[in-house]
Amino acid sequence: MQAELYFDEVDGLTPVKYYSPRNELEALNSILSVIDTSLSSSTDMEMDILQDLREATVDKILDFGDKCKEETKIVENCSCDREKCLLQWGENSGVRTKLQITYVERAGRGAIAMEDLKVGDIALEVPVSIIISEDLVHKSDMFHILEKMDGISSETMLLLWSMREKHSRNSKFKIYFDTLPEVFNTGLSFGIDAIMALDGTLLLEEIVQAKEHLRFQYDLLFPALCDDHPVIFPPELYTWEQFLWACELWYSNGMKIMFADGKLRTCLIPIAGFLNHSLYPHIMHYGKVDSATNSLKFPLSRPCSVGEQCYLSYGNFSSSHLITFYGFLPQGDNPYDIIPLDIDAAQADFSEEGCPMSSWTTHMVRGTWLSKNHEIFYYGLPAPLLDHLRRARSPMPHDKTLTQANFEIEMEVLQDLCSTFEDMMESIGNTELDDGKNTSWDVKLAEEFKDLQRRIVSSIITSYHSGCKLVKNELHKCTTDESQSP
Ligand SMILES: C[S@@+](CC[C@H](N)C(=O)[O-])C[C@H]1O[C@@H](n2cnc3c(N)ncnc32)[C@H](O)[C@@H]1O
Repeated sequence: MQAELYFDEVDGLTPVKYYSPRNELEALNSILSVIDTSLSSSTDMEMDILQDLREATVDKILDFGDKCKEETKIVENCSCDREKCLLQWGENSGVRTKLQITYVERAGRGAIAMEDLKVGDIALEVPVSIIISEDLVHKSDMFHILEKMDGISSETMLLLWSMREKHSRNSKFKIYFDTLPEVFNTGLSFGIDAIMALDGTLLLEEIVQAKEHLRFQYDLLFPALCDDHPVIFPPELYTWEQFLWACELWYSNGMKIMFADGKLRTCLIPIAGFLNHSLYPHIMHYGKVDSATNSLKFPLSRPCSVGEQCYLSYGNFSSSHLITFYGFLPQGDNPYDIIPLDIDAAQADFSEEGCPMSSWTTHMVRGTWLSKNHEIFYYGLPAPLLDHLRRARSPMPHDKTLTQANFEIEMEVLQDLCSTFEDMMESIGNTELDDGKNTSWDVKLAEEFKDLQRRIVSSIITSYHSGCKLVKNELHKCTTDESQSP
């Protein structure tokens, strides 16, 4: 939300298109739900108008979907026996689905629509009875030990529960655990080469810090728990490697769900866990248990044709977050890919008494291709950042008028930005991938991320060059006007 406001281009020159595909879909679905509510209490005449409005809104949603169709390549000849078994088990417990599970290129398993699905159709319904949540820990023999531990969260308890349950032959969830990957391949499992390849990017720090944090958590719990309760916490099931596997499971498959009692719980949801993420999702609203049916429903916010992969939105995540905790880079322009900029504001922000208000302010940039306004004074760059740099040069409010003084400030602001981003580009470096075939999954992902960073920084440098041209032209006009004036 903060980023959405930051990049909002209300400049009066170009109409704002939309901030993100997800927001656009969200807005159209909100309109649809207001229309549906109004339809239930409308007169005949109002009903005709509302029906027309409804059709127009659904058409807009269809148009949106047509523009962002993602081609899913199904991987043939892969056995989905375990997945089918899980589906059967789910259906016996009350699951209802219009999705089929197959292997898809680049993402492991995915969920494919078995029929044409419309806006509002329920693609999947999972009864609460097969959702894995903290209730299961409460009923288990480990709870009386864990509840006495100071500050341990429900999430950590569940993580420890799942580490043991995964190996239990009598588990109610055995069929579910059998479908989980042996390895998760998220950023948390990056090897040293991939970490080194990330040199010069913030993702390196993000992964290293996340891993250090987890190691710290592990060391707080082990080997103490195994030493004190070896039957309940068998040491061979509670190694660091298994702990990391469980963390990756919960980070990449856990969903936050609001239950009928109003409590938010992190859960594992069999079958729903096969849904992949997209920046153009079909399903966005799935976070609340329907108390009438005591089930979790996954309704469509845009249509999904038969044979098409049905996508979920995991949330408004940056690519660095998706790599660290999920292990993939989404396709398409991710509006949440932001590079933060810490700018020393000591000389820029002065209060009325002339004292610095704060010494640092965080600004951000993203690929300038996402911006609609590349005119003079905008350059495809975020307005708060430009205004901040202008204020550092002149405390007077910048009125964006075509004056020589303003153009001179613009040149300085642009040059400042250019040197920042040229330095950034240099530290990202220019490593080239070899043929790709011998490159491991993690180095490949690290290089793809670096490439994305390069594209963002390079778009800013390009915007700088075009910006400079615009300003120089205007300055030139000013000086020739002056020399021609009597
Ligand atoms: C909730 S699971 C989805 C099912 C998963 N594909 C599987 O086979 O178990 C989340 C994981 O799916 C993969 N994934 C999800 N969306 C993806 C996407 N758009 N592209 C590539 N991989 C994706 C990532 O490995 C992620 O950690």
